[in-house]
Parts: sequence; C-alpha cells; structure tokens
Amino acid sequence: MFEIKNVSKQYNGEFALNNISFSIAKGMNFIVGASGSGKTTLLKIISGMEQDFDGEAYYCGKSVKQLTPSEKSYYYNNIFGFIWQDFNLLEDLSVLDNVLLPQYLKNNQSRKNAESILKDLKISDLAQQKVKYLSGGQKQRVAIARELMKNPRVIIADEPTSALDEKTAKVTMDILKAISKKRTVIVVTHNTHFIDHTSNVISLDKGELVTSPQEVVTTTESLKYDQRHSLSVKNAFALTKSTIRSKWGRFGVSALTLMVAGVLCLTTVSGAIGDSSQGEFDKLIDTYGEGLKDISVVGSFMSAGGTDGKQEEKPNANVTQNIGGLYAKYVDDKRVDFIAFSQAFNDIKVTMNGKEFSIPSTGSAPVINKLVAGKMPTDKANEVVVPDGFVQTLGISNEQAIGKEIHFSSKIYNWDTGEPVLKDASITATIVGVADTTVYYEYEGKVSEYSVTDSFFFSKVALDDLRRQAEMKNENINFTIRAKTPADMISIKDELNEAGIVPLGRFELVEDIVRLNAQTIEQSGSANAIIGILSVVIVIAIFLITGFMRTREFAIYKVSGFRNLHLGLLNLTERMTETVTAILVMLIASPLINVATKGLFSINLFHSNLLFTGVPLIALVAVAAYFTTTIAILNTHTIKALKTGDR
Ligand SMILES: Nc1ncnc2c1ncn2[C@@H]1O[C@H](COP(=O)(O)OP(=O)(O)OP(=O)(O)O)[C@@H](O)[C@H]1O
Repeated sequence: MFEIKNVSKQYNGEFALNNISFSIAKGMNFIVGASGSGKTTLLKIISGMEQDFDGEAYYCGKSVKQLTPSEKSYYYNNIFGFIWQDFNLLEDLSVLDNVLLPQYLKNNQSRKNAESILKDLKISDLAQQKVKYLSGGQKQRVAIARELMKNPRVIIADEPTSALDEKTAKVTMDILKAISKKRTVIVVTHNTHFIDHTSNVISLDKGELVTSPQEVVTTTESLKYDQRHSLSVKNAFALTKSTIRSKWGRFGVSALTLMVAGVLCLTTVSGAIGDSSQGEFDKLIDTYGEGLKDISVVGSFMSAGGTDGKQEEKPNANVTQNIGGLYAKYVDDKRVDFIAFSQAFNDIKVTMNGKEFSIPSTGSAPVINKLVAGKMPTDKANEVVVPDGFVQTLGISNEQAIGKEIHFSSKIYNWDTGEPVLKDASITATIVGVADTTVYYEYEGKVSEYSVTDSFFFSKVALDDLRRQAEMKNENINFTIRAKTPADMISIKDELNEAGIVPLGRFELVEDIVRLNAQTIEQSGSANAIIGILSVVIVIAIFLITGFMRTREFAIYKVSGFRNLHLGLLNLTERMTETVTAILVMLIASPLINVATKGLFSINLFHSNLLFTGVPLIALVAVAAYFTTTIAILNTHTIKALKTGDR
C-alpha cells in the first residue's frame, strides 16, 4: 500500500530522515525509535501533511507529493483516519456530534452507523455526553470511533497511548490491533511492549532506518477517487447550529460585537453627533421664534450709521438702496424657505361668505413667525396667507380656512411724494395658508412677545394689483427672506452685502451659532471618524483573537477532510447567523440604545430610517469579521495546531 523510496527530510541542514526506503502492507505497523529519531516526520510524509521532502512516497501507486488540496481532503475524509496522543476532539460537542463530524461532507449522514461503531467500542451510553467530561481512555475511543466513521483504509496513530494509563493504553492498543485485521494501521509509539510478532516494525535511529518490515509489498490496491465530497449549505448550517449550541457564549459575544460595531458605525455614518449642536440653534428658535432666520430686504431705512453689526438696532438715519430684481433672484433659491412681502395695510376689512370683518390696525409691517396651516402663496394666482387670529374670529379651524375666498379691502400708504398719502385698494383672493404672527423680542434681558394681528401676505400678482390701485409707482416692494438654515441665512446675507445691499436681521446672534456649529461639526467629524474606525478595529481584533483561538478546531476539521473552501462556507454561515442575531438584537434593543446614545452623544440614534441603515452596517461589519476569520482559517497549519505531544 505504502511505498517509501529514498526519502530524506532536512530541517535547518540537519537530517530528520536520511534516505529511507520501505513498504507497508495491511495489518499492524509500528514506527518506533528514540525521541527525535524522525518518527513524526515520517508519519507526516506518509499522510501527505508534509509534501516537501526528497525521494518519493506512494500510497496505492499515487505519489503523496502530488496530492492536490482537494485530493488530500478527500483522502482525509475517506481513506486516512488519524488518532492522536491528545485525542483532538471538539471538547464542547457531544460524543455523537464529534463522531459525526466527517459525515458532514457526505450527503447522507449515517447516524445508525455512528451508533453501531459507538456500541462496538463500548461507549454507546456516552453518545450524548460532552467530550470534555470524559476520561482519557473514553476520549481516545471517541476519537477512534470518529475515524472509523470515515471507513478508512488506513489508520495513522501518533503516540495514541502516551496520555493514557497502562490499562487504558492496552485497551486502546487492542482496539487498534482489532482494526488492523481489516485495515492498515500505522502506530508511532515509544511503548515497544505493545509490539507482538504479528506486527511490522519500522525502527528509526537518528533519521536512519534500522529495521523495516520483512515482507516486501509487490501488489498495490487500486484507488478510486470519484466519490462526491462537498459541504452542502444545509450541512454547513447544521454544523453551525451544533457549534453555536456548544459555544453559545462565544456566539453571543460575536453577535454582540457585530451589533455594537454596527451601531457605532451608524453614529458615524448618520453624522448624528454633529447634528447635536443643532440643538443649540433649536433652543434659540424656541426663544426667538422662526423669524430668527429672516432677512429683511428693504428699499430704504433709517440707519444708526453703517453696518458695524448693529443692524438689528432701531435705525435713525436715511439709507436708500436698489432692491429691484432681488425677489426674482431669491424666490427659487435652494437656501430659501419662503419669501414674504412686507406690505403693511391699514383699515383692513375682510368679507367672507357675505360677512364683513374689521381687522384692527397695529401700525406694524406684517410678521410671520411660522405657517401653521397650508403653504405660502405662489405667483400663479391671487393667493393670500392670513393671520391665525383672523381665522379664530371666523370660528373655523386653520385647515378649514384653506381654500376659502375672501374679499380684502384696505388703505395703503403711498410715499411716492415723500409724504404718506392713504389710498384705497381691494382684491379677491384665496386663502392658501394660515400664519402664526407672533413677534418675539428681548427687552432688558427678558424675552417678550406680541402678535401682529393684521399680517396678510399676498402673492406677488395680488400685491402688484393692490399697489397699482394705490397708484404706487415704486415697484420695489420690501420683502423678507426666510432662510432654511442658520448657515443659509449667513450665506445669503454675505451675498447681499457683496452686492452692496444692507439686509436687516439678527445676524450677530445667528453668526455665533453658525460658527459654533461649524466648529462642532469639524470636531464631531473627527470624533465620528475615530469612532467608526475604532469599531471596525475592535471587530477585526475580536474576530482575529477568536479566529486564532480556534485554529485547533479548524485543524480538526481539516484532518476530518474539510478544505479551506468548506471552512469558508462554514465561516459564512456562522457570520450570517451572527449577523441576523445582531440585527434582531439591535431592533429589539433600539429603545435602550437610544437612551445610551442620548446620554453619550445627546442624540436619538434610532429615528425614522436610521434604524434600517443599521442593518446593512451590521452586515458590512460582519464582512470584516468574515475576512478576519478567513485569515485564521488560512493560517491554520494542521500539524502545528494538533501536535502537542513531545514537542
Ligand atoms: N518543524 C521542524 N523544524 C525544525 N526541526 C524539526 C521540525 N520537525 C522536526 N524537527 C527535527 O527533526 C528531528 C525529528 O523530529 P521528529 O519529530 O520527527 O522526531 P520524533 O521521533 O517524532 O520525536 P518525538 O518522539 O520526540 O516526537 C528532530 O531533531 C526535530 O528537532
């Protein structure tokens, strides 16, 4: 069966094996020799685990040097069984699960066969026991049972009795001898007293062959290599299930790691930490109202002498500026929420459904804090936004007011002559929106409020009509731009300043916030990046550690016939199961996570779509975990990971 021809192996220039040749037939074969004589090296060469040596080694005429990884895994799953000094069982799995391990690469797992082998080895009552609770002798029988499940032609045993007491060692050796009646058994041992006259002995001394089997093998068995040998997805999930069952703590830590890393990445991706400074501005809005984002563009005003940041103070000197064309420029600007004309009206009378309402004059330009219903007027028709106070007098809700038609008549001051002249103007318009017209102002450190109850905002076409009726020649109507964000407000203000226009507004207050915001975003941007990178590094570190802690486990899979490809699939099913668990935990724990992130970063992490952004992020982190575990799998050197005996 085995033919070893002129085999030599050197480590660092020293011969571990020096030009040895012999043959091995069916039956019991012992490889003996002092420590360091080359026994294990020979075993590695025979089994194909070591393919870098001089000379040739054949099994059934096939050179072990030429075994491909796929052929090797087929051999380890069907032809070679391995028994080790340290048993190399998966300690947390049950006896039965261990015995069934090589069977996962076959389409139909023969449980019956496993039970019958356990019975033959007198350990059937241990089938459901976890291996870690067994004695050494019992463990070695489980290991033998697992290898017999392969129905191998050859059993290769490296010091199988070294870790056992005399009595158990004898029992184990008797089992191996019984097995050798039908198969080839090769045993490396120090214990020469187990050798009887029926066994072949290969005796080594300092890498040289001292004794070899008397019988020269001339006939070789033919070797068929056509069995199906793959890990199905179903079996990969079954194996994952049994791994999780035996190591649920490890599984829990992995799933939790993925979830935490995913959530941390979510804070990075969402930029939610940066948004927390938005809260500062929101507080100001609460105090000063939405009008804080207003930019008043007026044709003339009284100034306190320049634009030295005191624009918000009461003007007292005449300034005129050309604001023509600015409305058209900004009406569709992306930074603009809306534009409202600042046309004041006196002696307003509104007729609705035949009923006339008189609106008391406040003498102020109209003010809009925010829309409470509907929308701002468009330029397409005679549209108007009315004050909510007026809607209240109608005795209807704000929503009910939308779409209603009003007849509006008032007096408008015409300043064309330099002196105010009151002119009549009236129009019929449709209500498209209702406005809260509260004004907030600060006086002696206290914020107070009042409402400009005669604030009516018309569409440009309607207002042009009213102004025509009032015989106003100046076409430039003052208006207010409501910016979308504080940053938008400042950028529009700067733009107007550059164009030589002095807008009015609470720029100082807002500019501070914008600067603070930019700073916070910059700082939180780097914090975000660090958190994101850290979370991925943590995942890589944890999976690298767990991966390398599992090299013995991976090596056991490998000597059972699993290839890197199969372990890759197993890695995939394990990470997938962890990912699904992590996602479920995240969804269930999202209220708790919200509390935690609120405490840490003053943000509510899980709102609207963010929760579902977390799902692909966990999956992405799991990809990093997958590749990290792959590194551990690829770096698993079977012999190094399994051999814990004399060296
Ligand atoms: N990977 C290696 N790197 C360097 N030297 C090695 C390596 N493997 C084996 N050797 C050396 O080769 C010689 C034979 O080692 P081998 O393990 O085959 O002996 P052995 O008879 O199995 O010893 P033991 O009974 O102690 O296990 C020893 O001198 C050993 O130090």
